[in-house]
Amino acid sequence: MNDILARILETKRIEVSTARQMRSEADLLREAKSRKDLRGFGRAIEEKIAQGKPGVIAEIKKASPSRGVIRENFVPAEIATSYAAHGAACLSVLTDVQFFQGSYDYLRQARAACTLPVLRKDFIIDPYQIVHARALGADCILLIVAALNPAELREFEEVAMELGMDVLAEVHDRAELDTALTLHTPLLGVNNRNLRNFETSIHNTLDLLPAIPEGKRVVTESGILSPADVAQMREHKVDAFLVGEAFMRAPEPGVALQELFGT
Ligand SMILES: O=C(O)c1ccccc1NCC(=O)[C@H](O)[C@H](O)COP(=O)(O)O
Repeated sequence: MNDILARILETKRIEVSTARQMRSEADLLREAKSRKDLRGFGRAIEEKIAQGKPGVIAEIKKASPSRGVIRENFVPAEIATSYAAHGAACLSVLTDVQFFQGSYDYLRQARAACTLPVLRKDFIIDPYQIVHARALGADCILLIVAALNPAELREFEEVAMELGMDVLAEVHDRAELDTALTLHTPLLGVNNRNLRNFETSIHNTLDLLPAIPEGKRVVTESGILSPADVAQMREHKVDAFLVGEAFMRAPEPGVALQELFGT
């Protein structure tokens, strides 16, 4: 297994095993349960859409495996404030250090700077990370279907929901979609990027749409770069978006959000 996703997952196993030695899951769980500050991630998206607006999950990421460093002037609190002022529904903050130059502190700083709900954007392979996500303040976690087996997906979803968090289940193809549809979460991310070879096409979302039942909130992820991309999605009743690069390359990320979505 030498594709990037496989390499990231191998790194995560080492990371989690090291973290467990530093701090027990039981201890983290006490901290996670003591927090009474959930912000309602899915609810924030639905509220925007009910107002006829797009539900935008605005991402805070410094770098990525496919693009290298995307933003040199990287101040998460400023970016979060800018997103909040220009119509974002939620934030997505990369916490992976090795491949995305993310940080736990970035999540804390971004969340403290605004009132938006926050997704911990990372590669979850162990319940320890879910408990840690809530202890950090996250309101939602990402479960990448390609990274987990069906039993793990169900178990991890339950762990998150017991802590009151929302779950964004991410798929890229039809087989993954069928697995994701066995979960309870209404939030279904369709990643337009193939995480194994980086190929990105927004048609991936459009191709999978006919197989997605009513009741799921489709979030189109990756490669949304122009108002034409947004219009195409909205014509097909895709009203929730996860966008990173298009905002991270702009001097003022919130202004870029407003320009992309006309909010
Ligand atoms: O972005 C990558 O290079 C990448 C590589 C391997 C796994 C995940 C990766 N990205 C995570 C994402 O899915 C995106 O950060 C997110 O959907 C936003 O995409 P974009 O708007 O294209 O920055």
